[in-house]
Amino acid sequence: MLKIFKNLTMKEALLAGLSLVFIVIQVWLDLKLPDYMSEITMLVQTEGSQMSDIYAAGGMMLLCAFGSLISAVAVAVLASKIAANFGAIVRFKLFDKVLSFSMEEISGFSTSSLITRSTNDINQVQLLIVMGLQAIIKAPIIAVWAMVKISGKSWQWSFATGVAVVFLMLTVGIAIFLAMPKFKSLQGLTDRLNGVTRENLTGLRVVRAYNAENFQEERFNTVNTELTNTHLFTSRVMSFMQPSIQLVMSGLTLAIYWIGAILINNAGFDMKLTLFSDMIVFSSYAMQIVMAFMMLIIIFILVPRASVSVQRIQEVLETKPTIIDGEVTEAPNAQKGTVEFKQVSFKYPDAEDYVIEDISFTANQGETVAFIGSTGSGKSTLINLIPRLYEATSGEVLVDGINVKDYTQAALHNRIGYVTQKARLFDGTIKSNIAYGDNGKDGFLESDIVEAVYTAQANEFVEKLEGGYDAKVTPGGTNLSGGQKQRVSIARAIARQPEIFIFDDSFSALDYQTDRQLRESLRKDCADATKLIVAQRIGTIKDADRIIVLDKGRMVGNGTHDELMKTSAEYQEIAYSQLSKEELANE
Ligand SMILES: Nc1ncnc2c1ncn2[C@@H]1O[C@H](COP(=O)(O)OP(=O)(O)OP(=O)(O)O)[C@@H](O)[C@H]1O
Repeated sequence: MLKIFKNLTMKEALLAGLSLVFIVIQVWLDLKLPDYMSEITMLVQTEGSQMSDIYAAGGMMLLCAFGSLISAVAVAVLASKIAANFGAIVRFKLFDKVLSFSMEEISGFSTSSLITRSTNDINQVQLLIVMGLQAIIKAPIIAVWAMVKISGKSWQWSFATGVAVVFLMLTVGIAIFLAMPKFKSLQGLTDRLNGVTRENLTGLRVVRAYNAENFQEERFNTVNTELTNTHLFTSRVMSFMQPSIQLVMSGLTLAIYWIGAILINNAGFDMKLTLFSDMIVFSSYAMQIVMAFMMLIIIFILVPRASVSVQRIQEVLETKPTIIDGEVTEAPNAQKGTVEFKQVSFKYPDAEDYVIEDISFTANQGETVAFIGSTGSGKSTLINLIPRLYEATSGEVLVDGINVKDYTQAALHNRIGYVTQKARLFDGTIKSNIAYGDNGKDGFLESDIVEAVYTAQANEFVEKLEGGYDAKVTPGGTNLSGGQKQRVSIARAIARQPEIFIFDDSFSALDYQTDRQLRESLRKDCADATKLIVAQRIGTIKDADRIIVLDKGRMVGNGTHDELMKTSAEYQEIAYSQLSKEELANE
């Protein structure tokens, strides 16, 4: 729990020190009040006392109360500042950590859980800081100070206060015992609720098209009801606390006055006034002690939830990324643009079976190597090993003759122009989406962007958009068609001027003609770059220098189109199933 507070900087530590000073001032002023009360009581009962003395003591009480108010405000402001800064620091660290994760860690946590951990969980800890800084420090100071002040007075009063405190602690103990397990499940349920909401929103079109609103509602309702019931349970348990505390406070006041009445009744005349004054003072201090315990109760309510959140945040911060940076940034020129797989096998984390097995091939500079096979045969998995989105389970993946594990990730990614299966665009403009990220050079020239757009055959629509290259792209590229998004993401890869292109079924949303034109312009404009193309259409890969046929993760064919048409039954099967489509497209 405390580990997370190591994220606080020196500045926050100083602010916390300053708030400690204000807390001590506030407690001192609060505990000064009963002294003045006692003084006024004495003055009222003493014959010949002056009204001005009572005013003076009353004025001091007002000053103390005002000073206490100012200190309380200062502590609240400082605590909020510390909490806000803490939130910002931890949120950034989480974001940074998640960026270093491979797909393995991301799917291990799940996207929705990572979002909850970066938002809701941090809020819980922030809340603890805001409330806790005041209560955790203030409560023990008040309790101890007030106890010192009342020590030496009647033991009967002290006993009554002790009983009240034990009763309070028992109540709190039972409440925490009942609520703690539920507090733990609250964050997990929030994850699930976020997960269902996210899935529903991202798949809204399908939900609508399939009249699946009721189904989605039911799924949402199940999690929502569970979350609501858990909240209700914890609130019900906690709702007993306030009246219990009130009961203890009233009971204690009653007990003090009752005991006081008996003590005063039994005392000699000269002691009656002192006892009366003691009783007034004692009851104020006793209330301070009960208040201190009440503050601790707030902490007891906040700590369990926050500690669950801290655990969840720490889990992310302490996860060691499976993909560790190597040191190589430069590779020998002789093997520039080569990609080599040496007996590579891979299975997904926690999966039993290999998804690709014993794959070996080499793609040389400028060559086009294509991958084809039935769906689920492992094509995407195979090419994902090149930019190290996953790590090969066995065997070696070499880029420019060097194992991908030995490169710094930045150096490796600067060699690669990777176009994902599902085009991903970001909130911004066409230009910002193309000149995206760090290309390891001196940024992007305007001409690089324009050339990339032309090579990707995207000029045809980009130049017609309102604003052209500066046209707005909504988050996820939702204001562009599938084919337009694909071409912008291809232009993004081209603008990097990489040694190696990886196209993961990136031409699937293009019509046959655009597909052909794009391949031709790539061949012309990016002649030196090696192109690895995953495709479903024979037409897209027919002219490749080499085609690798995958079946259930194994390489069952390796050669040119003409060679494979003679030697590979699997390739022939795919080719014949598409031939008529190809012919239609060529017409
Ligand atoms: N993140 C993952 N975790 C576990 N298994 C996965 C994961 N991604 C893919 N798989 C499994 O790995 C196998 C190969 O998937 P892959 O996406 O590489 O196939 P593909 O040949 O590219 O298919 P397609 O042509 O349909 O895109 C599939 O059986 C799939 O179920």
